[in-house]
Amino acid sequence: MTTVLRTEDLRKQFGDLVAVGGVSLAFDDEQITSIIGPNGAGKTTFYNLLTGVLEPTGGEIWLRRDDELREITDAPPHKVARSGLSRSYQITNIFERLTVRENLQVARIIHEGRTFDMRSRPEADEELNAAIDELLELTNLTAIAETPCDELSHGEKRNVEIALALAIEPTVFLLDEPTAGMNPTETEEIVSLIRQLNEDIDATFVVTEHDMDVVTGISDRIVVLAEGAVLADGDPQTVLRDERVTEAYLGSETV
Ligand SMILES: Nc1ncnc2c1ncn2[C@@H]1O[C@H](COP(=O)(O)OP(=O)(O)OP(=O)(O)O)[C@@H](O)[C@H]1O
Repeated sequence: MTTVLRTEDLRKQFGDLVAVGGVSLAFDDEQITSIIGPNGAGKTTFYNLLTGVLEPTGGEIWLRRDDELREITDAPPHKVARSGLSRSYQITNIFERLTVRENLQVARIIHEGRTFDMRSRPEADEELNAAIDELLELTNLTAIAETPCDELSHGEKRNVEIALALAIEPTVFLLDEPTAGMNPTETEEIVSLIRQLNEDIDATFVVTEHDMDVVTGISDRIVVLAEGAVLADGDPQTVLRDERVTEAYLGSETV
């Protein structure tokens, strides 16, 4: 297996508060890793460090690109994304009045470093359309490609967000609470989509998720953060049976 993302003693303090206190983790290609932990464990801060939204207080972040691990520790978010680390946000990140296809055209054109201009008739660009058709297919959006996004359900919008994150052809795909706000049917659909994507595309998935059924359903590996440090790391069965993990959750939620 090849390491595609690595953190080395990654740290973030807010004043005296240590939110992430020296996290060293390596993520291998094509695996799905869930990062879990009680409230305030440092999951969001860790994600924000990885994506360049926050500057670390110390430590390093390395991402594989062109067959080499390259340091991205101080890179701003757009550079991190361009280097191949993509994030799908909990909060909708979609142009509501554009269709699904148009949203993907915008994302793809910007990713390719071109200026987006509707007058340039993106629909006539065969290469672009082929890439978008593939993305639509991968994310089960072909049937609603021409629907304006403000007419979509919450679950369909989550699929569009995932398609938008995939438009940059990521090496590592971070999914932030993918089932937040979803009903049970939508949750089941997104879980099978994540599993399917993991088979179909050559990407590594890192997921934060509160729903433990989802976590156990999709993860090859679980990392538990508590008080900004790695408390447990391994296959789902071993980690979820670990007493320290159960204890860390006591008083906040149940594993
Ligand atoms: N911008 C900030 N300024 C000060 N403290 C912060 C800031 N962001 C996070 N923190 C603190 O850092 C710690 C870790 O927070 P973080 O949001 O990363 O945890 P989390 O695991 O994502 O929690 P949750 O599951 O509740 O979202 C918490 O104590 C939080 O209050």
